[in-house]
Amino acid sequence: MTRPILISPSILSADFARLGEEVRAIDEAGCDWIHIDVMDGHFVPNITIGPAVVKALRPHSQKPFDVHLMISPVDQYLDAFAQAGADIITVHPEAGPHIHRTVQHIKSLGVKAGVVLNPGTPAKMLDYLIDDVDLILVMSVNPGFGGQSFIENQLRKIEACAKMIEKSGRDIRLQVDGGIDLNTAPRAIAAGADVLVAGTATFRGGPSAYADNIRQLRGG
Ligand SMILES: O=C(CO)[C@@H](O)[C@H](O)COP(=O)(O)O
Ligand SMILES: [Co+2]
Repeated sequence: MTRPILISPSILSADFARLGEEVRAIDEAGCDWIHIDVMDGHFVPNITIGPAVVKALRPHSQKPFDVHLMISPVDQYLDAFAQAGADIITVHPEAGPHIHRTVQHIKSLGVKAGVVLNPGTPAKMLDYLIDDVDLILVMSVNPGFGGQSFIENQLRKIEACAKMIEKSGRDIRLQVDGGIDLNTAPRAIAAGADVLVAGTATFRGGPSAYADNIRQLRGG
């Protein structure tokens, strides 16, 4: 199935002192979703933002908030992020004891559920989750920081996930996150990704460059 390529800029690379304005700027520049990286200094070695900030950003855009949770334990925070305005909540299997239950919990909140595969986590992890997820996220860097280099062998995992999605016959988005730029984006798309997360490559050059950056990442 050929789908339009969606761009989900990671606001981790935005100017945190002007986060509302930055969200409005990428919205006006033509992004599709807004990727919000939530880090706790425990599951990953960095601390970013919580539900209060997601809630404060919500009035700045009507585009889907794609909330990538890198926190452990994760289950106790799902309701707060849904109430704050998340449209998609994506979780790491390593962030809680029962990933299947976590996915069901997210869906019960009326939010789309995503599962993230770290670079060392095999696609096979999805075998018994694929019937329930709305999104699969392949991490092409180890989670925790923006500006890292794309890990090449994750292209093979994107291909494997694309095959699993096709076989499932379900409407599942395949997202890639980490080191996406004008060199890696077309290769991730060729491997089967249809949602590109891009922090550094969206925000470089400041607000006047966002529209061009997004258009080029999309391949046009
Ligand atoms: O989840 C993460 C990092 O953990 C990402 O969303 C990064 O924020 C992407 O940044 P770039 O690699 O595009 O700079
Ligand atoms: Co992310």
